[in-house]
Amino acid sequence: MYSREDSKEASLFGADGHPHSDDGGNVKVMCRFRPLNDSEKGRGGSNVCCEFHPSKKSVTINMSKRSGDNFSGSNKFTFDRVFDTDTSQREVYESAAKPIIDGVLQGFNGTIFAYGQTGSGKTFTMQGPNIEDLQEQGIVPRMVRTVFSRIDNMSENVEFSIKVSMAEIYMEKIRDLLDETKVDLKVKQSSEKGIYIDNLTERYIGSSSEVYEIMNIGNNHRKVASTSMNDQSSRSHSIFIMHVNQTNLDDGSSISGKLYLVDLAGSEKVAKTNVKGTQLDEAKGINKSLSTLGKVINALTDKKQTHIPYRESKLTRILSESLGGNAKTCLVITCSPSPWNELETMSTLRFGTAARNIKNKPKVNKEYTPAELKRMLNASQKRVRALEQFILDNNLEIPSNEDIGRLSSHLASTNQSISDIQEIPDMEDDDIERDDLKSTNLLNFEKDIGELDRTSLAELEASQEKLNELKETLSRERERFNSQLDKMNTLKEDYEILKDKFSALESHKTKVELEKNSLVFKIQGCTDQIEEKDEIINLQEVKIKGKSDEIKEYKSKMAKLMVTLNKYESGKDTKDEEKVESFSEPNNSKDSGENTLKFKKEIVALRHILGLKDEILDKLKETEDLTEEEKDRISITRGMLDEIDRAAKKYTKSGSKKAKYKDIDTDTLPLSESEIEQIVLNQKMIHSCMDEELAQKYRHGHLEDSKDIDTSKISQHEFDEKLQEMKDQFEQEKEHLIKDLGNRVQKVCNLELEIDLLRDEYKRLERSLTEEDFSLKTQVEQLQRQVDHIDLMYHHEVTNNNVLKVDAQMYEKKIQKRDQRIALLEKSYKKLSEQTQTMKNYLKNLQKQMIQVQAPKREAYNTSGVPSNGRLIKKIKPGAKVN
Ligand SMILES: Nc1ncnc2c1ncn2[C@@H]1O[C@H](COP(=O)(O)OP(=O)(O)OP(=O)(O)O)[C@@H](O)[C@H]1O
Repeated sequence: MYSREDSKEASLFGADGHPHSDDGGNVKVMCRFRPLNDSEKGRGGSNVCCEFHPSKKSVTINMSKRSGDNFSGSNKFTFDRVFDTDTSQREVYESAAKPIIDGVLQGFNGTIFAYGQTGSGKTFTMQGPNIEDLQEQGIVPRMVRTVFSRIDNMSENVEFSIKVSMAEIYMEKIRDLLDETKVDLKVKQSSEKGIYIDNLTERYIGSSSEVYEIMNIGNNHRKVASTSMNDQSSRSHSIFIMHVNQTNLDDGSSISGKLYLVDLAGSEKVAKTNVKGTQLDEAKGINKSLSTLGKVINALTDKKQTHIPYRESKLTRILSESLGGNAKTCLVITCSPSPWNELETMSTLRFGTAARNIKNKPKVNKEYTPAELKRMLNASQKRVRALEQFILDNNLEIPSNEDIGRLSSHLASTNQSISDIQEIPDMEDDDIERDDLKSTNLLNFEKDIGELDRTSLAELEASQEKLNELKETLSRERERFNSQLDKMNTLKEDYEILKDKFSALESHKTKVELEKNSLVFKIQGCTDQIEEKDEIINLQEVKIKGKSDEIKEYKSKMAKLMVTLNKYESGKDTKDEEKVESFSEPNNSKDSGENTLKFKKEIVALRHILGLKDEILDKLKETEDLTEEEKDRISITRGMLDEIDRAAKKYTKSGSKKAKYKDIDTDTLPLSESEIEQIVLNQKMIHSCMDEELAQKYRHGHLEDSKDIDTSKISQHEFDEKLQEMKDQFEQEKEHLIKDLGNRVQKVCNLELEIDLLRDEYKRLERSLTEEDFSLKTQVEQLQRQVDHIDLMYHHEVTNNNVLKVDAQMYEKKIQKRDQRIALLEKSYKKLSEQTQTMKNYLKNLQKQMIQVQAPKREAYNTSGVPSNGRLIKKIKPGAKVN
């Protein structure tokens, strides 16, 4: 079910199993110069006639004089590529053959043929000196490797089938190099196969090594043929044919490419072969193909020429699709650099220059799938309905049944003509006219198919294009969806990373906050402690200050007291003596008055001292509690004072008179006269009260001892004793007071020492506290800065997070939309796939039916004894090992 696609370069299969396009172009011509061989070196040394240009596209031939004026024109030749003598096999393959092989794998027909004089390196270029040596391999084995490596890299939904053939044209007879029995094969043409060698052995191959084996077989047969002519050079044209068919298992469509690799016979002039007689005739015969080839090329490049003489030779007939047809073609012209061969080289280069002008229109060979055929049918039906409607709408004349009958019979006869063509077993050269007639019929038939079918075809193509577009859109959408998904995933990953960072920052922030709080708490505690200590110190200072003042006051009072005591000490002895004298001479009133005054002064002084002491004691009591002992002493002192008072009173009663006071210098007295009188008055009052009390006590007999203390009855001796006792007590008291004062001074000194220590400690504390405070402050500042920074980052992250969230929402919406779109596309794709599947099933049924129909024929064929030529289809799936 092959058909030629004539109107358009169809889409092609890519590595993914989907078709892709190609641009086509002119016949490419490349020129290769081999190195000088030994015989050439022997003749002309290392001289060469060629000069290569750095562009690698031009070569100039420097002709020697002996060549005459035959080639007087420009000797510079430009080709698609010029390979100098050092060019490697790989480079030649990459430039000359690879693009053609690529084209074949894309569904184009391709041809590479080598043209040049004998021994110029055609076989070397096409096959190489050793087809299995990776370095020395020529175009054919390299091409085979490329094809199989491409298959390995193809998508698994493409199934390959590759078959190869080898033929030789010698003396205008086609020989099968894979089957020696086939010696004169015919060239045929059909709408399905195009131009082909009928009954040529085709071997399905599954690996490079299988191809090498086949090539070796073919080459051996060729050599035999060559040697049979007693001529070591190749006198035949060798043709290696490879068919590559690819089926897309997904949609059932297929493309096929046919590759011709032709190693032409030597192009040297017959005269130069030095053959005579029969061999000369043979040589002329052999050369016929090449001369026809030249004619064809000239005709193709001459715009005035309408007839192309393809049919004049087997070679040109076989290569008709490659020259000016639908194939991609590359001609490799091989030359010798030796001046000895310069004429042949010039001839070859001119041949190449002419061939370079041939324009081909490469087309893809495509097999329609059942689905495509169904669409074609539907489109045709649609078109018919539309035309019918158009006729009805415009009141046009609908063709009558007779017209339709005529057309049908015409179509039937045309079909018959086509069948006739196909049934002709082979085509002889003398049948050209018949062939032309049938071709005309075929053309007529094609015309009769008419506009309707062409439109259907166009619609079919449009449908195919639409399907392809849909597929492309779907794959594009998938890619976009995947890229969006990738983007989304990347965003999600970024978001997760940021989230992690964010939570890490949060926890760090909490930690820092906690640390900060604990530090603040610590600082607060320290500050409180400092404040407390400050307060204590202030209190201490106030206390110390108060105490210092008290001490000062106390000291001054003590000093005063000491002065008074000294005074008292110094005046006491005199007073005692005076006292004794006054008691011993009671009648001496003047002395007695003086003594009384002195004594009064002493009493006043004592009272003053005692008053001071009380004051001091009171003061001391204010600052701290008095001990029991001190209290006792104070009470004793007070008792003594009372007794002194009482004694003074007794003394005053016994001898003193108010008038006598007038002689005393009152300014020197510690008390004024009025004060003394008041005191005396008070004493009197006290005394009278006491007397009254004692009298009462005596009257009631309650207190017998009270008789003893009756002042009127107290003896001088008792008084002295009492006084002495008082003095002793006073001395004791004084000593005790001095001692107490000493203790207190010691205490004050200790306190002062303690204050100094406290001050030192305070200073030290202050110093240590300042350092600690400073370090704490620095820490707090650092922490604060960190917290600020973290705050900033936190806000930044929050903003980022929000932006990301918005982005994510946007992308999610987009993805949802895409999902919906993809779902729709997938739905339509699924529908299409289902339709394809249905059509596949339909096709299978058709094939089954065909097999059933053809079975009797095949049986008849097998029983006729004709071998099957090993045409077993060996399907190759990419990556699958083929046995
Ligand atoms: N590029 C090259 N580098 C090295 N040697 C070469 C090169 N081309 C050809 N030769 C050598 O030149 C000799 C002739 O080459 P080859 O057989 O390929 O010529 P040919 O054109 O095929 O001849 P014929 O038309 O008789 O078949 C061989 O020995 C080959 O190894």
